[in-house]
Amino acid sequence: MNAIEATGVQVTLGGRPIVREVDLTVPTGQVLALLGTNGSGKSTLVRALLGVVPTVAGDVRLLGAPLGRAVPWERVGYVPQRVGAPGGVPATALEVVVSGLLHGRRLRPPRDRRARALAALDALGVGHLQDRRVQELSGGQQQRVLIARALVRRPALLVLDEPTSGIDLPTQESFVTALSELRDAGTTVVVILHEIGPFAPLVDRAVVLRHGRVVHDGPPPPARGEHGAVDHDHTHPHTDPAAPSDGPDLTLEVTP
Ligand SMILES: Nc1ncnc2c1ncn2[C@@H]1O[C@H](COP(=O)(O)OP(=O)(O)OP(=O)(O)O)[C@@H](O)[C@H]1O
Repeated sequence: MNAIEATGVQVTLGGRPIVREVDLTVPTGQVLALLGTNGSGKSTLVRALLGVVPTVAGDVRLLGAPLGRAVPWERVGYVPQRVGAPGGVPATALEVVVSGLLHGRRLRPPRDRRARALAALDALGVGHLQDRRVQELSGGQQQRVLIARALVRRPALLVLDEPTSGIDLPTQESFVTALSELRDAGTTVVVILHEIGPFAPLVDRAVVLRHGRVVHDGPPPPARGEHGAVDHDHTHPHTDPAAPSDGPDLTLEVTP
């Protein structure tokens, strides 16, 4: 079965096409990195796949069900791009993670909730912060708590939007280890990354977006060196006499 099956997905925001005709099939168990420059539409695409923003065209199936109520949402974990601390009620880090075990069909969290939540916090290196209020934590610490909240569900499909921005390298590495364990347990992972970095050993496939279109779908780019640099686009414009007149022709250069 495929974890994600999307065809012809188009999203328009503020009157502008942001995602154009994207087809994306992600087999169960795959770890897919979604790459592309700022503004290429990565966040918008994953938000459309999860039904957070409406599509103007296209079909999406998640975990075998058409997008909507039929999707087993309790098996889907999503960590949006860094947002501020969850506002309102002052909650501790542990409480935030336990809340990841709640969903519509389960009104009370399971009995082993504290142990599971603490294990998830530990996996992200923030177990010692379990009783601290999230509002008092640094941005990177808050991000780790939100990742732990998604991991604690042991999701079948985990979608992460630039999860490691602002997180130091050792913590990124322990996060990659935690993700490897999930992957080994069969979780499908879609992760938006700015650079492959420590994720390189984990990533099976890279999809690169440019102006809302898929311009590369295949092996991930190398982690280091010129072509792994943060600002590198992984695509190079080349002049092609046969190029259509409505835009630059892109020839992919992906070093295996
Ligand atoms: N709600 C919105 N209304 C109008 N335009 C939007 C909205 N959300 C995003 N956009 C525009 O859509 C484009 C793609 O944004 P998106 O966040 O999907 O890109 P991204 O590839 O995830 O970028 P980044 O790497 O900076 O996170 C940008 O030009 C952005 O300004």
